[in-house]
Amino acid sequence: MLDYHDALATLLAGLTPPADDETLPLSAAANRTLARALPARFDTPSFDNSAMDGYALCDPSGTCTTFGVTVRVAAGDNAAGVALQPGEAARIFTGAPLPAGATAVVAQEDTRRDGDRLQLERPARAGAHIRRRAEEYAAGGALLEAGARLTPAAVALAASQGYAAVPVKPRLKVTVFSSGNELVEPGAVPQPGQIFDANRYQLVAWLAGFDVDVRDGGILPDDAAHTRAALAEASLANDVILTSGGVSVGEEDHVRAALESIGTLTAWKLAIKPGKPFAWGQAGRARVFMLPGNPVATFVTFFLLVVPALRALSGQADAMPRALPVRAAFVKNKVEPRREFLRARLRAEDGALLADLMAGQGSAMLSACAGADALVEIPPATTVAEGDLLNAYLINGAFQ
Ligand SMILES: Nc1nc2c(c(=O)[nH]1)N[C@H]1C(S)=C(S)[C@@H](COP(=O)(O)OP(=O)(O)OC[C@H]3O[C@@H](n4cnc5c(N)ncnc54)[C@H](O)[C@@H]3O)O[C@H]1N2
Ligand code: MOO
Repeated sequence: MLDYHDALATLLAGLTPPADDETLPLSAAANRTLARALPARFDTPSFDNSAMDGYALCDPSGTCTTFGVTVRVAAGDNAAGVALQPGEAARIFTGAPLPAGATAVVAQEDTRRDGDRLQLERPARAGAHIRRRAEEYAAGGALLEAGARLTPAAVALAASQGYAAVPVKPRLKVTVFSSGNELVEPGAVPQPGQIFDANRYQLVAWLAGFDVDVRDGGILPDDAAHTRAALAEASLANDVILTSGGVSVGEEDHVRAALESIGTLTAWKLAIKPGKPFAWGQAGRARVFMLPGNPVATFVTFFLLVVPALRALSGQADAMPRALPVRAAFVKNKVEPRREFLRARLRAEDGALLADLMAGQGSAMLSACAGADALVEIPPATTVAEGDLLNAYLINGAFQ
């Protein structure tokens, strides 16, 4: 069985995003991935300007406390012809261009004004409250790298440099199936032995957090021919196919065999708990990820393997999950040969994050998963003592 970290590295190394990049208006590009680097077009700030509502002063000696107010400059004004002589001040506002000769800005609440006379308590520090041209970055440098996700801050950064349209990677098409005769839709009345399909709803909900086109493929019955036909059809028009269930070793587990008959099974079985039967491969143009049916195994493998894969297929440069160091607030004496990802709640105490295990760690026990802040990673064959340092992966939007 593959170790999780090796499996993830192998999986990501085999993924390349679809090639049909497009150019979108910036207003429609949120959450997409930049296909090419955007250079900085302008110095930023592009001109010296005031960081405060107040007064720009000309005080080359740094000793003056009384000024004559000679001019007014507001944000949006052109200050090209405006200059201050020693002892002169300009009424100025945040973001307004600095007049030539200005040596400092004082906030209006630190001044007294009497007609055109301006009085300060003490001389202003040279350069105070002035935002200098190019103090943040200069034209020509890298603004955003290829592979950057267009987060709200990245969109603002592109807009601040005048980009009205941006080159982005294509939006992935993803179809989601469940597999199993026991499954019925929420809203239906389950017959004896039947359960509600939780995983397809879980996966569609996961995908709502990505900028992808999602198609609901429904529930596949435990039937080899039907499963094969459904996967073959989906492989024609999708970049990604997700299935859950039917990937283990039982006679009614048809999904893996179906993939082998229409495409390639690349890997099957990881040394992780939960999630052991996870498998992936390819059919036509579609990457196929087969998640185990136990709903918490679906959750864990989606988070640890499919999320990075979707990021990589979207062209994102930083596909790997990022862990935080936490201290165990629990003891675990039973060793497990597989790498475990336990559901935990985190609390901050004395400058550290402490992890408490949720009650109900079974891979069918969704309630603990829904209430958790993190997956805590226990390396194979390892016991845990209170205070041990462990990796935690934040889930469910915890600490946001
Ligand atoms: N003999 C063995 N049996 C099992 C093994 C094994 O190694 N040897 N592995 C176990 C592990 S670990 C897991 S995880 C499960 C995964 O099996 P499958 O992916 O084939 O999933 P199913 O057998 O179809 O279902 C497992 C479990 O999950 C329920 N399920 C399935 N789909 C859904 C859904 N969409 N919504 C809610 N619940 C679902 C299903 O009813 C079963 O209870 O296999 C173990 N067995
Ligand atoms: O690995 Mo299975 O996912 O324990 O339940």
